[in-house]
Amino acid sequence: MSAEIIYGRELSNNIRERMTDEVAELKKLDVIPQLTVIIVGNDPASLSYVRGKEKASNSIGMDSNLIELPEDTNQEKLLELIHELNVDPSVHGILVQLPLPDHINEDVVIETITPEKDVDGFHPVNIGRMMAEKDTFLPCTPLGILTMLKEKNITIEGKHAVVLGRSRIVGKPIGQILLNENATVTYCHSRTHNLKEMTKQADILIVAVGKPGFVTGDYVKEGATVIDVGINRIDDGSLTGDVDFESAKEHAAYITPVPRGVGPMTITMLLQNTIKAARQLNEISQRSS
Ligand SMILES: Nc1nc2c(c(=O)[nH]1)N[C@@H](CN(C=O)c1ccc(C(=O)N[C@@H](CCC(=O)O)C(=O)O)cc1)CN2
Repeated sequence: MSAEIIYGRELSNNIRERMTDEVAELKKLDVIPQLTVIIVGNDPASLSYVRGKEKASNSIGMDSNLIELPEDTNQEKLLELIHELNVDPSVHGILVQLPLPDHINEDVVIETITPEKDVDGFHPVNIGRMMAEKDTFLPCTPLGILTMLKEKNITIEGKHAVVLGRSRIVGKPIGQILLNENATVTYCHSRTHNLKEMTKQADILIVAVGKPGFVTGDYVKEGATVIDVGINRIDDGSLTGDVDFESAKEHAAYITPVPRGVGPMTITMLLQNTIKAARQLNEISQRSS
Protein backbone atom coordinates (compact mmCIF):
# COMPACT_ATOMS: atom_id res chain seq x y z
CA MET A 1 0.00 0.00 0.00
CA SER A 2 1.15 3.55 -0.63
CA ALA A 3 -0.80 6.26 1.11
CA GLU A 4 -2.74 9.18 -0.33
CA ILE A 5 -0.90 12.35 0.68
CA ILE A 6 -3.05 15.07 2.25
CA TYR A 7 -1.65 18.47 1.31
CA GLY A 8 -2.79 21.13 3.78
CA ARG A 9 -1.64 23.85 1.44
CA GLU A 10 -4.09 22.82 -1.29
CA LEU A 11 -6.99 22.47 1.15
CA SER A 12 -6.02 25.83 2.63
CA ASN A 13 -6.18 27.54 -0.73
CA ASN A 14 -9.75 26.30 -1.27
CA ILE A 15 -10.85 27.37 2.21
CA ARG A 16 -9.18 30.78 1.80
CA GLU A 17 -11.12 31.35 -1.44
CA ARG A 18 -14.38 30.78 0.46
CA MET A 19 -13.22 33.09 3.26
CA THR A 20 -12.37 35.85 0.76
CA ASP A 21 -16.05 35.88 -0.29
CA GLU A 22 -17.16 35.88 3.33
CA VAL A 23 -14.94 38.86 4.18
CA ALA A 24 -16.29 40.74 1.13
CA GLU A 25 -19.85 40.10 2.40
CA LEU A 26 -18.94 41.38 5.87
CA LYS A 27 -17.42 44.51 4.36
CA LYS A 28 -20.83 45.29 2.84
CA LEU A 29 -22.08 45.37 6.46
CA ASP A 30 -19.19 47.71 7.39
CA VAL A 31 -17.35 44.99 9.29
CA ILE A 32 -13.71 44.33 8.40
CA PRO A 33 -12.35 41.41 10.45
CA GLN A 34 -9.15 42.57 12.15
CA LEU A 35 -6.43 40.40 13.65
CA THR A 36 -3.78 41.87 15.95
CA VAL A 37 -0.68 39.75 16.45
CA ILE A 38 1.90 40.54 19.13
CA ILE A 39 5.43 39.17 19.04
CA VAL A 40 8.01 39.70 21.75
CA GLY A 41 11.64 39.27 20.67
CA ASN A 42 13.38 38.28 17.45
CA ASP A 43 13.11 34.50 17.15
CA PRO A 44 13.46 33.96 13.37
CA ALA A 45 10.87 31.15 13.12
CA SER A 46 8.32 33.10 15.18
CA LEU A 47 8.93 36.23 13.10
CA SER A 48 8.35 34.24 9.94
CA TYR A 49 5.07 32.80 11.34
CA VAL A 50 3.70 36.19 12.41
CA ARG A 51 4.57 37.74 9.07
CA GLY A 52 2.82 34.78 7.43
CA LYS A 53 -0.27 35.54 9.53
CA GLU A 54 -0.24 39.18 8.48
CA LYS A 55 0.18 38.33 4.81
CA ALA A 56 -2.54 35.66 4.92
CA SER A 57 -4.97 38.05 6.65
CA ASN A 58 -4.45 40.70 4.00
CA SER A 59 -4.67 38.18 1.15
CA ILE A 60 -8.31 37.46 2.01
CA GLY A 61 -9.20 41.14 2.54
CA MET A 62 -8.95 41.21 6.35
CA ASP A 63 -7.15 43.92 8.30
CA SER A 64 -4.14 43.03 10.37
CA ASN A 65 -1.84 44.72 12.83
CA LEU A 66 1.53 43.22 13.72
CA ILE A 67 3.00 44.60 16.94
CA GLU A 68 6.69 43.78 17.34
CA LEU A 69 8.00 44.31 20.87
CA PRO A 70 11.64 44.07 21.98
CA GLU A 71 12.89 40.95 23.81
CA ASP A 72 13.25 42.90 27.11
CA THR A 73 9.60 44.06 27.16
CA ASN A 74 8.30 43.58 30.68
CA GLN A 75 5.16 41.58 31.45
CA GLU A 76 3.31 44.60 32.83
CA LYS A 77 3.72 46.50 29.56
CA LEU A 78 2.50 43.52 27.54
CA LEU A 79 -0.57 43.09 29.78
CA GLU A 80 -1.35 46.81 29.50
CA LEU A 81 -1.30 46.52 25.71
CA ILE A 82 -3.62 43.49 25.80
CA HIS A 83 -6.06 45.36 28.06
CA GLU A 84 -6.19 48.19 25.49
CA LEU A 85 -6.79 45.75 22.61
CA ASN A 86 -9.50 43.93 24.60
CA VAL A 87 -11.66 47.08 24.58
CA ASP A 88 -10.76 48.37 21.11
CA PRO A 89 -13.87 47.77 18.94
CA SER A 90 -11.84 47.68 15.70
CA VAL A 91 -9.90 44.60 16.95
CA HIS A 92 -11.65 41.23 16.64
CA GLY A 93 -8.81 38.78 17.21
CA ILE A 94 -5.79 39.04 19.53
CA LEU A 95 -2.91 36.58 19.31
CA VAL A 96 0.35 36.57 21.25
CA GLN A 97 2.95 34.50 19.44
CA LEU A 98 4.43 31.67 21.52
CA PRO A 99 6.92 30.92 22.92
CA LEU A 100 7.41 34.08 24.96
CA PRO A 101 10.74 35.04 26.56
CA ASP A 102 11.36 33.30 29.91
CA HIS A 103 10.71 36.40 32.05
CA ILE A 104 7.08 36.54 30.87
CA ASN A 105 4.46 34.17 32.28
CA GLU A 106 2.58 32.66 29.32
CA ASP A 107 -0.43 31.63 31.41
CA VAL A 108 -0.96 35.14 32.74
CA VAL A 109 -0.70 36.58 29.23
CA ILE A 110 -3.16 34.08 27.74
CA GLU A 111 -5.63 34.63 30.59
CA THR A 112 -5.49 38.40 30.04
CA ILE A 113 -6.82 38.14 26.48
CA THR A 114 -10.59 38.43 26.58
CA PRO A 115 -12.09 35.02 25.64
CA GLU A 116 -14.25 36.72 22.96
CA LYS A 117 -11.09 37.76 21.06
CA ASP A 118 -8.96 34.68 21.89
CA VAL A 119 -8.71 33.42 18.32
CA ASP A 120 -5.92 31.01 19.35
CA GLY A 121 -8.43 29.19 21.59
CA PHE A 122 -5.90 28.97 24.44
CA HIS A 123 -7.85 30.82 27.16
CA PRO A 124 -9.07 28.47 29.95
CA VAL A 125 -12.65 29.65 29.34
CA ASN A 126 -12.43 28.53 25.70
CA ILE A 127 -10.70 25.26 26.65
CA GLY A 128 -13.53 24.64 29.13
CA ARG A 129 -16.12 25.38 26.45
CA MET A 130 -14.37 22.91 24.13
CA MET A 131 -14.50 20.22 26.84
CA ALA A 132 -18.17 20.98 27.47
CA GLU A 133 -18.80 20.68 23.69
CA LYS A 134 -20.04 24.30 23.49
CA ASP A 135 -19.41 26.57 20.53
CA THR A 136 -15.97 28.16 20.99
CA PHE A 137 -12.68 29.04 19.32
CA LEU A 138 -10.87 25.74 18.83
CA PRO A 139 -7.04 25.97 18.83
CA CYS A 140 -5.84 26.46 15.25
CA THR A 141 -3.58 23.44 14.67
CA PRO A 142 -6.08 20.89 16.08
CA LEU A 143 -8.92 22.61 14.20
CA GLY A 144 -6.80 22.35 11.05
CA ILE A 145 -6.37 18.61 11.62
CA LEU A 146 -10.12 18.13 12.15
CA THR A 147 -10.82 20.12 8.99
CA MET A 148 -8.37 17.99 6.99
CA LEU A 149 -10.00 14.76 8.19
CA LYS A 150 -13.48 16.06 7.37
CA GLU A 151 -12.52 17.46 3.96
CA LYS A 152 -11.09 14.02 3.08
CA ASN A 153 -14.23 12.25 4.42
CA ILE A 154 -12.13 10.21 6.84
CA THR A 155 -14.46 8.60 9.39
CA ILE A 156 -13.73 9.67 12.97
CA GLU A 157 -16.75 8.27 14.83
CA GLY A 158 -16.01 4.89 16.41
CA LYS A 159 -12.38 4.94 15.27
CA HIS A 160 -9.40 4.56 17.57
CA ALA A 161 -7.36 7.76 17.60
CA VAL A 162 -3.95 7.59 19.24
CA VAL A 163 -2.34 10.94 20.08
CA LEU A 164 1.43 11.02 20.62
CA GLY A 165 2.23 14.10 22.68
CA ARG A 166 0.31 16.04 25.32
CA SER A 167 1.16 19.69 24.67
CA ARG A 168 -1.44 22.35 25.41
CA ILE A 169 -1.30 23.69 21.84
CA VAL A 170 -1.75 20.39 19.99
CA GLY A 171 -1.80 17.05 21.85
CA LYS A 172 -4.36 17.68 24.58
CA PRO A 173 -6.87 19.62 22.46
CA ILE A 174 -6.78 17.33 19.41
CA GLY A 175 -7.56 14.35 21.67
CA GLN A 176 -10.54 16.20 23.17
CA ILE A 177 -11.76 17.34 19.75
CA LEU A 178 -11.64 13.79 18.36
CA LEU A 179 -13.41 12.53 21.49
CA ASN A 180 -16.13 15.14 20.87
CA GLU A 181 -16.41 13.61 17.38
CA ASN A 182 -17.01 10.19 19.01
CA ALA A 183 -13.58 8.65 18.45
CA THR A 184 -12.04 6.40 21.09
CA VAL A 185 -8.96 8.32 22.16
CA THR A 186 -5.67 7.14 23.68
CA TYR A 187 -3.02 9.66 24.73
CA CYS A 188 0.61 8.53 24.67
CA HIS A 189 3.62 10.48 25.95
CA SER A 190 7.23 10.12 27.07
CA ARG A 191 6.28 7.87 30.02
CA THR A 192 4.03 5.52 28.03
CA HIS A 193 5.12 1.88 28.08
CA ASN A 194 5.04 -0.29 24.94
CA LEU A 195 4.49 2.69 22.66
CA LYS A 196 4.57 0.68 19.45
CA GLU A 197 1.81 -1.61 20.72
CA MET A 198 -0.33 1.48 21.24
CA THR A 199 0.35 3.18 17.92
CA LYS A 200 -0.22 -0.09 16.02
CA GLN A 201 -3.84 0.05 17.23
CA ALA A 202 -4.46 3.51 15.80
CA ASP A 203 -6.91 4.07 12.97
CA ILE A 204 -5.95 7.74 13.26
CA LEU A 205 -2.43 8.45 14.51
CA ILE A 206 -1.60 12.03 15.49
CA VAL A 207 2.10 12.62 16.07
CA ALA A 208 3.24 15.75 17.93
CA VAL A 209 6.39 14.82 19.83
CA GLY A 210 8.99 17.21 18.41
CA LYS A 211 11.45 14.44 17.44
CA PRO A 212 12.44 14.20 13.78
CA GLY A 213 11.49 10.90 12.14
CA PHE A 214 10.40 9.36 15.47
CA VAL A 215 7.51 7.33 14.08
CA THR A 216 8.66 4.80 11.50
CA GLY A 217 6.57 2.48 9.33
CA ASP A 218 6.61 -0.30 11.93
CA TYR A 219 4.58 1.94 14.32
CA VAL A 220 1.75 2.26 11.79
CA LYS A 221 -1.26 -0.03 11.38
CA GLU A 222 -2.13 -0.99 7.79
CA GLY A 223 -4.67 1.48 6.41
CA ALA A 224 -4.25 4.07 9.18
CA THR A 225 -4.43 7.84 8.76
CA VAL A 226 -1.18 9.42 9.92
CA ILE A 227 -1.13 13.12 10.81
CA ASP A 228 2.34 14.57 11.35
CA VAL A 229 2.36 17.75 13.42
CA GLY A 230 6.15 17.92 13.88
CA ILE A 231 8.10 20.89 12.53
CA ASN A 232 11.80 20.16 13.03
CA ARG A 233 14.57 22.18 11.42
CA ILE A 234 17.46 19.76 10.84
CA ASP A 235 21.19 20.35 10.35
CA ASP A 236 21.03 20.86 6.58
CA GLY A 237 18.46 23.64 7.16
CA SER A 238 15.51 21.68 5.78
CA LEU A 239 12.25 21.03 7.59
CA THR A 240 11.14 17.55 8.60
CA GLY A 241 8.29 16.03 10.58
CA ASP A 242 8.05 13.63 13.52
CA VAL A 243 7.12 10.80 11.13
CA ASP A 244 9.53 8.99 8.85
CA PHE A 245 7.41 9.74 5.81
CA GLU A 246 8.94 7.21 3.39
CA SER A 247 8.46 4.15 5.61
CA ALA A 248 5.12 5.26 7.15
CA LYS A 249 3.48 5.90 3.78
CA GLU A 250 3.92 2.23 2.86
CA HIS A 251 1.49 1.26 5.66
CA ALA A 252 -0.88 4.22 5.91
CA ALA A 253 -3.94 4.91 3.76
CA TYR A 254 -3.60 8.69 4.29
CA ILE A 255 -0.61 10.67 5.47
CA THR A 256 0.31 14.37 5.83
CA PRO A 257 3.74 15.58 4.70
CA VAL A 258 6.02 18.12 6.36
CA PRO A 259 6.23 20.80 5.07
CA ARG A 260 2.91 21.57 3.26
CA GLY A 261 0.77 19.38 5.52
CA VAL A 262 -0.73 20.50 8.81
CA GLY A 263 1.35 23.73 9.07
CA PRO A 264 -0.49 25.80 6.43
CA MET A 265 -3.87 24.78 7.92
CA THR A 266 -2.89 26.43 11.23
CA ILE A 267 -2.85 29.92 9.72
CA THR A 268 -6.00 29.28 7.68
CA MET A 269 -7.89 28.26 10.83
CA LEU A 270 -6.65 31.41 12.55
CA LEU A 271 -8.28 33.47 9.79
CA GLN A 272 -11.46 31.40 10.18
CA ASN A 273 -11.52 32.04 13.95
CA THR A 274 -10.97 35.78 13.42
CA ILE A 275 -13.89 36.01 10.99
CA LYS A 276 -16.00 34.11 13.52
CA ALA A 277 -14.96 36.57 16.27
CA ALA A 278 -15.81 39.54 14.04
CA ARG A 279 -19.27 38.10 13.39
CA GLN A 280 -19.90 37.37 17.08
CA LEU A 281 -18.69 40.77 18.27
CA ASN A 282 -20.96 42.44 15.72
CA GLU A 283 -23.86 40.05 16.38
CA ILE A 284 -23.94 38.76 12.80
CA SER A 285 -25.00 35.12 12.58
CA GLN A 286 -22.41 32.56 11.44
CA ARG A 287 -22.42 31.30 7.87
CA SER A 288 -23.60 27.71 7.59
CA SER A 289 -20.70 26.54 5.40
N1 LIG B 1 0.14 31.93 19.56
C1 LIG B 1 0.54 30.85 18.88
N2 LIG B 1 1.85 30.52 18.87
C2 LIG B 1 2.25 29.40 18.18
C3 LIG B 1 1.32 28.63 17.44
C4 LIG B 1 -0.04 29.00 17.48
O1 LIG B 1 -0.94 28.33 16.89
N3 LIG B 1 -0.39 30.11 18.20
N4 LIG B 1 1.75 27.55 16.65
C5 LIG B 1 3.16 27.38 16.37
C6 LIG B 1 3.73 28.12 15.20
N5 LIG B 1 2.82 28.44 14.08
C7 LIG B 1 1.93 29.42 14.24
O2 LIG B 1 2.03 30.29 15.05
C8 LIG B 1 2.98 27.84 12.79
C9 LIG B 1 3.90 26.86 12.55
C10 LIG B 1 4.09 26.36 11.24
C11 LIG B 1 3.36 26.85 10.18
C12 LIG B 1 3.58 26.40 8.76
O3 LIG B 1 2.85 26.78 7.89
N6 LIG B 1 4.62 25.62 8.49
C13 LIG B 1 5.00 25.29 7.15
C14 LIG B 1 6.50 25.42 7.00
C15 LIG B 1 6.99 26.79 7.27
C16 LIG B 1 8.51 26.89 7.23
O4 LIG B 1 9.09 26.67 6.16
O5 LIG B 1 9.09 27.21 8.29
C17 LIG B 1 4.61 23.86 6.82
O6 LIG B 1 4.51 23.03 7.74
O7 LIG B 1 4.44 23.60 5.63
C18 LIG B 1 2.42 27.81 10.43
C19 LIG B 1 2.24 28.31 11.71
C20 LIG B 1 3.98 27.80 17.60
N7 LIG B 1 3.56 29.05 18.14
